[in-house]
Amino acid sequence: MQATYSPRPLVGVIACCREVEGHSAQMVTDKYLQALYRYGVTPVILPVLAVDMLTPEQRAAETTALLSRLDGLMLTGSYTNVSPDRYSAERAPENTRDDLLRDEEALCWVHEAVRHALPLFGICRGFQEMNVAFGGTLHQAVQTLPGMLDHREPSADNMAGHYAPSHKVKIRPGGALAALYSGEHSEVNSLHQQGIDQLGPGLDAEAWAPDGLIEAISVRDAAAFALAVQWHPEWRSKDHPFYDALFEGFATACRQHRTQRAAQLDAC
Ligand SMILES: N[C@@H](CCC(=O)NCCCC(=O)O)C(=O)O
Repeated sequence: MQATYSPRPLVGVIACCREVEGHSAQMVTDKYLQALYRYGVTPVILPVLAVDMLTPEQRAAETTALLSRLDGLMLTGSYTNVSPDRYSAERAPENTRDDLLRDEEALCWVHEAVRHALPLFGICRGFQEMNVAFGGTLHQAVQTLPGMLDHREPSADNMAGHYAPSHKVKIRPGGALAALYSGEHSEVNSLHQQGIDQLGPGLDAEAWAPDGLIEAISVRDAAAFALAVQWHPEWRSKDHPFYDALFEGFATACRQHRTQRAAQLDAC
């Protein structure tokens, strides 16, 4: 009996602009790609391109055409920060690394993904991008604020140490995160110095750190999975039930989207 072939969902993963051996490059660190593949979806790296040559209308059309070929979108972490210009703030001295092309694309893709009910998963910088896209603002150096924890990665001589559990988060009962994971709290890793100041209108807070910093958000009334977290669930996700539940939820949403997309293609 011939096996029925069900193509794996395609998930776009935003790239970061970096310099590699003197050349400008666009990259995604491997742990995001491998994590997605482990959950049964195929990642495709999405470069952030020279968008200034397009009119806003052309950009919206290009974005719609791009996202219509996908079953999910992941906005990854990055050592760079969303430009404070994007939320009308003065630059803090600790804020030294930008990726303006990524800002331009990510903030547009967030709205288009939500508008087209494309499953959307933001991680760390991606979490911050979703908040700014919805009109929210960021603290640029949380560790300098009175009463706040230092959320930067713990000093360690290996990556496992940097990505080790760092603090608890409290999960909002009855929220989108609680729908994926039954625990009221969980330990998470922490590798960031920026964080949400004002939550964007239309977003719900889904988890908090012990100092009150928002650590997870969802898009209220989203027609598909639209969650973002400040920590890194892609790090050894199968070893952490909370991280695992997040990726399972996202992958399930991408599979559902793939099925709907296939049905639409068959109907053409
Ligand atoms: N630059 C922002 C976001 C921090 C972040 O995404 N860190 C992870 C970088 C490496 C990785 O992708 O795991 C901030 O400092 O808040």
